Amino acid sequence: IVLADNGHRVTLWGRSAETVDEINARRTNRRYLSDAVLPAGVTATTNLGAAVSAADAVLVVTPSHAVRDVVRRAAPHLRDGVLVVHAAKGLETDTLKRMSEVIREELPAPLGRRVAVLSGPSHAEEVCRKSPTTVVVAAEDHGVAQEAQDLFINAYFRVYTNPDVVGVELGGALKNIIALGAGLSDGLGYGDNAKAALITRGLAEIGRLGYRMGANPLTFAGLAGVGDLVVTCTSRHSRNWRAGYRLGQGASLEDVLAQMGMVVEGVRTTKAAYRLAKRYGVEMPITEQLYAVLFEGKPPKQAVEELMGRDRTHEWEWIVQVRDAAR
Ligand SMILES: NC(=O)c1ccc[n+]([C@@H]2O[C@H](COP(=O)([O-])OP(=O)(O)OC[C@H]3O[C@@H](n4cnc5c(N)ncnc54)[C@H](O)[C@@H]3O)[C@@H](O)[C@H]2O)c1
Ligand SMILES: O=P(O)(O)OC[C@H](O)CO
Repeated sequence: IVLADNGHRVTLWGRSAETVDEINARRTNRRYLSDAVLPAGVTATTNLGAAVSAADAVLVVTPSHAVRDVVRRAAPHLRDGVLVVHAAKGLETDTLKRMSEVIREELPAPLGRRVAVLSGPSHAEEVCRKSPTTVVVAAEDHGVAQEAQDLFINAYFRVYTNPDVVGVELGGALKNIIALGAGLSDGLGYGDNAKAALITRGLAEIGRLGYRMGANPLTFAGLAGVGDLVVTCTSRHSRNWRAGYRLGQGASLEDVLAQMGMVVEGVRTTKAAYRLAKRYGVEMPITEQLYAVLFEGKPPKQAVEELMGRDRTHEWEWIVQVRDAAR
């Protein structure tokens, strides 16, 4: 919708012939975005090659677990010099790679330099209503980030650039873990104090892991960090928050995922972040407790008690770590 509003011709690729027909005939996609009416500049096809072969830019927006497969299948059809922007907020569970790493591995080498990530607080339900939204695009090459900025920016969709691909991707992926935790806390009946604690201490552990993985800690104070963390932990639109809420009310993970019918990125990302924390020797207490709740059957209340009963520590411990390492 944003791209079509900016005067671009947009071709959506989808797997479901039924959804593609609905988009072309009625200009709606009721299953995924019930309130939206798609502009005339948007058409849909089930033919991936036809969707991408004439494109100047390709936006990769499948759930993260599908990104490698879809990019691999699209790659032979891409034009030289195409711009590839992704907006998937997750990590590859088997390899623990970020999405731009996965995409680069699947593209012909020269296109690897033309990959950008778009992230930030941007629930689709609000963007399609043209509610003011701010996001960030990151690419190693500033010119590439500016090209992506030019494509998307408009009066209701403000786009910043940032050279920190690692930080922007990790911020977008890791906030979903904390949003699951915030939903869980609400589902247990805890209040706003608990949620503020999760957001703040969640940001601390995102920053700690992110820094060890090469991110600029300042990125986590930006849209892809605290911005997306706040919106995902507090918005009823969030699938991660909603999944956590139902878990907190006693539903099983299996039932929650079956009923959601859309991706809950935080579940797989919890697994990936748990392993990354071990690999990098970083403390991530909220992620560790959520891992135990999701995959080891720990009762959510016990997880909260254990978080509250941790050894005393200094609030700025992670910032001190960053400062010392920079000296
Ligand atoms: N929904 C949002 O507001 C929003 C905002 C910013 C970023 N994101 C990110 O974008 C990504 C997609 O999110 P979404 O909300 O569109 O998810 P979704 O669950 O609504 O699914 C998006 C589409 O992906 C398709 N899909 C699912 N598995 C696939 C596969 N294996 N191969 C090909 N297609 C597949 C689905 O059929 C659907 O059409 C996620 O990483 C999410 O974090 C979402
Ligand atoms: O619905 P969620 O929880 O996947 O969040 C969607 C976006 O990431 C919000 O910026």
